[in-house]
Amino acid sequence: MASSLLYFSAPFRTLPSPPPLPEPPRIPLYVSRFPHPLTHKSLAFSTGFRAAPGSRRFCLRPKASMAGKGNGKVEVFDSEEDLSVSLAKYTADLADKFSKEKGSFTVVLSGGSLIKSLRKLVEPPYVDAVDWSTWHVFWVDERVVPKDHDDSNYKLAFDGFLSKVPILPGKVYAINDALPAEGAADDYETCLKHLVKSNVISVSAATGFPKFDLMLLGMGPDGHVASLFPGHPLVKENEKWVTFIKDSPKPPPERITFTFPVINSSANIALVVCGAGKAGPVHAALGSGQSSDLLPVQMVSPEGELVWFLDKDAASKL
Ligand SMILES: O=C(O)[C@H](O)[C@@H](O)[C@H](O)[C@H](O)COP(=O)(O)O
Repeated sequence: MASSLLYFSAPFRTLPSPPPLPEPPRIPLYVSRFPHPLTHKSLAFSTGFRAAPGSRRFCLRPKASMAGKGNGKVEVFDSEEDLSVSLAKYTADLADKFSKEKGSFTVVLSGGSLIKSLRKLVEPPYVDAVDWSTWHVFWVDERVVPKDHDDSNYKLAFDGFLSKVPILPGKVYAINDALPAEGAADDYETCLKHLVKSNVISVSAATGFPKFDLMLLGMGPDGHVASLFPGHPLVKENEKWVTFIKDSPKPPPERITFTFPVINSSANIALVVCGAGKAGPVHAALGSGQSSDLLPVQMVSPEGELVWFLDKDAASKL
């Protein structure tokens, strides 16, 4: 397992007692409902997708009877800037909740634009208010490249996030970049199994798969999440925790990735999606149409809570 742990020189400092997290600005919420495509329930928007003039976001929720597995909450923001403010508060609040409940917070990162959207978390007030000592950081997928390569999700996260906060170095679980794809996937799964045994990672009572406190997922314009691509057999993997791909349609071709059983055992998932180029798969997942061929993003259905963070361009087809 040791080979899976990456030690980096993040500045560590003793934190003063954190001030209470700030309340977000009061924003009018427009509440509606949506079905998850896996539930095949009828679409019933109660208020439509109209935001009040001047409001920065609106929110769609499933009605109480539809709440639970397969449903989620959708928040739409006027801009990626507004989205990043809300994403920081959401992440900090969950970190606070889990840290108080069990003394640790297990969070899973993606690559891509997600890291940029986390930028408010490394700014005041969160950078000082969050208790970073409880954080354990994982990757939902990683490219099989050296950690200092420009394609590395570890490097992306280190440069944009991890190097700016005092997360304990031994709690950042990067892949072993000395191994080929298959070995790196096995090694990462072994690392997760050790952390489950030592009670760092919880286990889903329902599935027996690891249950992370929070997964922060991006989505590609083709509807992929993690490195699980439309039409690829890996989307059906239901035994392994971590697997590998050597023919990723998004470069680089060699990657390792969490499987859907692990993703869907999560206590919380945030799907963070920006840009008009992603409006199609967002519509496929949240709009009224039904299709027999589900995109990977439509297969995201956690045991716990799912929250979509969309900018208005990504939500433009809803
Ligand atoms: O390593 C990766 O490629 C990612 O983890 C991948 O799943 C990413 O999250 C999406 O492709 C969205 O990326 P963008 O937000 O940059 O479009």
